[in-house]
Amino acid sequence: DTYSNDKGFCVQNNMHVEPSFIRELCRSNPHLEEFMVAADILIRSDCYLIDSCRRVVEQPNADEEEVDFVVVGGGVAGPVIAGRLSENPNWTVTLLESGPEQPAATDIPALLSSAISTKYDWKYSTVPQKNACLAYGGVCGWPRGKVLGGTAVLSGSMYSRGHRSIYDRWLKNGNPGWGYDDVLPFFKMSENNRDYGTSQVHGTGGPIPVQMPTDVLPISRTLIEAGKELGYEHIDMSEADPMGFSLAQAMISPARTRVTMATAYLRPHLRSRRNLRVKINCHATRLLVNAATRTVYGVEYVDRTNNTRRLLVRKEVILSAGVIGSPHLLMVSGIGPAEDLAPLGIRVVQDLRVGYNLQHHVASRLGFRLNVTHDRQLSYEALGQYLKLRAGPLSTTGGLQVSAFLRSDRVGPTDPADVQLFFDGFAPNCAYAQPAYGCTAPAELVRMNVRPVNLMPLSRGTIRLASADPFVRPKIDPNYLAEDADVEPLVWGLKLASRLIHTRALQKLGATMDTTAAEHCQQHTFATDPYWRCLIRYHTRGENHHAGTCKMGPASDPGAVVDSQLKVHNVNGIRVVDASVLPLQPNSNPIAPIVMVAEKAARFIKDTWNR
Ligand SMILES: Cc1cc2nc3c(=O)[nH]c(=O)nc-3n(C[C@H](O)[C@H](O)[C@H](O)COP(=O)(O)OP(=O)(O)OC[C@H]3O[C@@H](n4cnc5c(N)ncnc54)[C@H](O)[C@@H]3O)c2cc1C
Repeated sequence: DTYSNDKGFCVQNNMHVEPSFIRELCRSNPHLEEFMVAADILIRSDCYLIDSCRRVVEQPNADEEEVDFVVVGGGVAGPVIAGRLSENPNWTVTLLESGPEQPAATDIPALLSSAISTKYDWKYSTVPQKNACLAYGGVCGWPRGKVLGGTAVLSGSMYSRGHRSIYDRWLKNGNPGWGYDDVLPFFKMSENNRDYGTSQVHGTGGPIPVQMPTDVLPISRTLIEAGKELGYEHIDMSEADPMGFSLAQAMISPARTRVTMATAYLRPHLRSRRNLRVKINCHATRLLVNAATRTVYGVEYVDRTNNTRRLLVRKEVILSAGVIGSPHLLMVSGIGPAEDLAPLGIRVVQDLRVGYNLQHHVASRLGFRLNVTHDRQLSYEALGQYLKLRAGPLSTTGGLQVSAFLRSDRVGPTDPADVQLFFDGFAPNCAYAQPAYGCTAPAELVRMNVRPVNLMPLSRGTIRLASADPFVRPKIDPNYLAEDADVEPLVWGLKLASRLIHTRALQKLGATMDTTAAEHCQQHTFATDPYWRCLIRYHTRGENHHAGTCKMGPASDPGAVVDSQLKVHNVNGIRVVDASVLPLQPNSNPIAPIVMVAEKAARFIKDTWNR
C-alpha cells in the first residue's frame, strides 16, 4: 500500500519525502525491483540516514519576497556560501535549488552513483563531437545532479586538491589572493581530517569529514601493492605535489555515510537559524537586472506549483548553479557574448565571454577480470549488515577506494601529474557502469576497469545558448580531443594500466586483461598505439570534472567573466561561485577546490558587507 502511494511513503515528524528513489534507480533492472523496494523501506527506517529533523521541509512561496542574499544552486558551492553567510544572524539568506531533497539511499557509500540517469540527474548530453565519442555518434552523456547536494550526490565522494603550481598560475595570471599559499588555509578550514589531524596541509576544525577507507578491501591493498611494483609510493592525495598511488580520502563520515555539502554546511542549521531558508524544487529562470545601472536586484524563479515568483535582494545574488547552470542563467539575463545573445532577441546588459573556456577531464578505460567470485551482491543480508553494523558490501565505495596521480611521458619531472587512475568494480550498484559494477549473477567472476584520465587537457569547449527560453537547454560542446596532444597521456595511461594488470600482485588474483577489440577499432592490432588512439576517440569517457565557463581573471583578460573577488565584471550585485570560475582546472577531483573557492568567496562577501 505504502509503495503504491506516489506521494511518498515515509512521513516522519511531519516530513514529506520524495517517492521511492530506489524504484527509479532500478528501473532498468526490473528483476531487482522487489528487493530494492524492500531496501528502500528499510533504509527509510534508519533514523540516521533519513535524518528527518535535518531535511528541508517545503513551505509555501510568496509572489515576491526580499532578503539580503539569494544563492542560486544547492550543489557543492551553494550550501557552503549559504551556510557561511547565515552565520550572521542579521543577514537573511535564501538558497534556491531546482531539484528535490537528496534521497537517503544516496548516503550509502556503495550506492554512490545510483542517482545517475534518474530524475535527480539533469541527464545532459554533448553536441556531436568531431574527434571523440565516435562510437556513440559523437554524443557523450553528462550526468549532473538536479538535487540538493548537486552533482556531488552522484559523485565518488573522493577528496583531492591538485598541484600547488595550478593555483600559483591562477595568481600569476592576474588573480591576487589565489596562489597556493593563499588558498591552503581555506582548504584546511573546510576539512575535518581524520587521518592526518591538523598538519601543514590538513585541518580538523571544518564541517567536512575526510578520511581514507576504514574497512580496506583486499583488492584495494592489492592495487596499492601493484602500484609499488611499478615504482609508485603510497601518498597523501592532498599533498602539494601528489604523485603516486593512494587509498583515496573521501568525504565519508565515521558512521559510513557519504557527506555532501548540503549535509555538512546546511542541515545542521536548518532548524536553528531562522535567517536561513532553502527552497527546493525552485528553478531560477532569470536574474532581475536594472539594465541602466547594470545592477542585479533579484532572481525570478518557477516553483513546484509552476508559479513564477520573485526574490529581491538587499545585498547580492550569488550564482552557484554549476558549470552549465551559471553561464546559462547569466546569458538568458543578458550577460554574455553579444554576438550570441542579440540574434536570440536578448537585450545585452554586458558583453562578456560567458560559456567559453570550458574544461573537462577526459578519460578512457581498460577492462580486466579477476579469478575471484563476485561476493558483493545487493542482498537482504548486505542491507542488514549495513543498516545494523555499517559493514559489508554496502559500506564501501569498492574499487574507488584507490586512486593514483601520475606523470605521463609527456611531462617533465616537476610538472603536475597529468594522469589520474580510477578503478571501477567491487561495488554493488545496479544503475551505472554496468556491466563493470555489480548486479551480476553470484557465480560470475569479478570484472573491473582501470580508467586513466587526462588531468591537463589543452582542448577548450563552450556552453552556448540555444534559445532565450530559460527552459531550453544550452548547447554543450566540450570539444573533446580537438588537440591531438590530449590523446597521448591517455595512451600512456592505458599502457600503464596494462602493466598494472600484469604485476605480480594482480596476477596472484588471476588478473586477465580484456583483449576483445573494441567496436570500430578491430582494424588495429590490440594494444598497439593506433589501437589505443582509436579506443580513446571512439569510446571516449568524460570524467565529470568540468570547469571554467565563467572564468576568473582581471579586466584586461578578454576571456574573464568574474574578477578575483568573483564579482561579474561591470555588473553590480552579483558574484559567481562554483566550478565555472576556475580559470585553469586543478589536476584533481574538483569538489575540494570548489569548496575552497566557496569558503574564500564567503570571506569576500562578509568583508564587503561587514565594513
Ligand atoms: C559521476 C560523477 C562522479 C564524480 N566524482 C567526484 C569525486 O569523487 N570527487 C570530486 O571531487 N568530484 C567528483 N565529481 C565532480 C563534482 O561532483 C562536481 O565537480 C561538483 O559537484 C560541481 O559543483 P558545483 O557546485 O559547481 O555544481 P553542482 O554540484 O552541479 O551544483 C549546481 C546545482 O545548481 C542547481 N541548479 C542548476 N541550475 C539551476 C537553476 N536555474 N535554478 C536553481 N538551481 C539550479 C543544480 O540542480 C545543482 O544542484 C563527480 C561528478 C560525477 C557526475
